[in-house]
Amino acid sequence: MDRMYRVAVLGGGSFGTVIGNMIAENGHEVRLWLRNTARAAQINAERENAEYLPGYTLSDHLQAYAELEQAVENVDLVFVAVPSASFREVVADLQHRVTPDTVIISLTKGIEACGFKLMSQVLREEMPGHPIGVLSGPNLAREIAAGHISGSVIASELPEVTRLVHDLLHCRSFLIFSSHDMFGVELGGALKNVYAILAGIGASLSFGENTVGMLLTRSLAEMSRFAVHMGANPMTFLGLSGVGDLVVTCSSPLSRNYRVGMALAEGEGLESVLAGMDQVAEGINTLALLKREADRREVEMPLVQGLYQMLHEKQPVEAVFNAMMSTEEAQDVEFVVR
Ligand SMILES: NC(=O)C1=CN([C@@H]2O[C@H](COP(=O)(O)OP(=O)(O)OC[C@H]3O[C@@H](n4cnc5c(N)ncnc54)[C@H](O)[C@@H]3O)[C@@H](O)[C@H]2O)C=CC1
Ligand SMILES: O=C(CO)COP(=O)(O)O
Repeated sequence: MDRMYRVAVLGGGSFGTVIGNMIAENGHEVRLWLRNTARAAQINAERENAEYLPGYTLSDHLQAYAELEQAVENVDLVFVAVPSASFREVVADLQHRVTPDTVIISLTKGIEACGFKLMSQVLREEMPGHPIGVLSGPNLAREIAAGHISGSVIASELPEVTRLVHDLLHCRSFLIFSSHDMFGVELGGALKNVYAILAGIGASLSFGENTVGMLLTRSLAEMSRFAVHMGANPMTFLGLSGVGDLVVTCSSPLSRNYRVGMALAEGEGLESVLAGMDQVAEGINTLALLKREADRREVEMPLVQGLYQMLHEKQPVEAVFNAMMSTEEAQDVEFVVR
């Protein structure tokens, strides 16, 4: 790419940092915005975000800022990487600080509590008229930082947005694919977090690989069934941002959601798990919203119902998990998308 772009990344956690740095390593000017002034200064001095990605050296093209005003001044694109619970508050503050042609990309994999909205819907409401997109895929931040070959999907209704984000991020270790199905890509990224909690529970209970294979298949069918009810294209769930992300998040202790599941199966209560977390596990909030929405739409989601019983109704984890995995009458519907 000949032109150097100015890019702001909002949210100095693990994912914002690694995505910002990938863009910076491609030669663009990146401003990473975080709220803590001392941490911003430390990142700039040490070229490392020691709190979230220790040992990962940051490009000289990336600078951290604690003032939003400075971070977004004259930028061409803004990537938003804050938890879904803070997303609207952050973009609402952004609206009057950037020009209407500034491209806004969501990296957040979650759902807004009020109205079951995806982040692209929040962007449409808070940043009307802006070109928008979402980036989602099997993207454990630490693995990208370690240089493991990874892929992600940039989805937007605007081909110029997918092309631009592809060119900003694509490199030999981080392959960027395009999609026009923003809703499906985003929904897959949010829903898989719930099933990662279940997979973590299964791992902690030492389930065999046969069980894991069945759990993943049922998870994919259940997610897709819900997606159809939401008007999404279930075929998107067979791609990198759907099954690809489901597989990685349901297999790796690097996933926070998976680790939440492991802790729950080891007997820790939800309150204690939440109190001990210094990073977001979106699946916990998404579960409650998904259960409510599935009930409202009358979508069969036995895995979501079972996990809800474990987390919110204090039902015994192992007993519910066993019952959920071996209920015969459920099998007729489990693998069917309709
Ligand atoms: N870490 C990963 O491997 C991936 C994460 N994601 C998604 O990206 C989003 C962010 O994830 P991470 O960076 O991993 O989370 P994180 O927990 O590491 O960092 C979130 C950052 O946002 C900041 N933040 C929270 N509320 C804020 C507010 N109101 N204003 C400004 N900053 C605020 C926190 O202080 C923290 O620095 C999540 O939705 C996650 O699901 C997506 C792909 C991969
Ligand atoms: O989305 C992710 C991997 O694609 C990260 O998952 P966790 O939020 O569970 O760490």
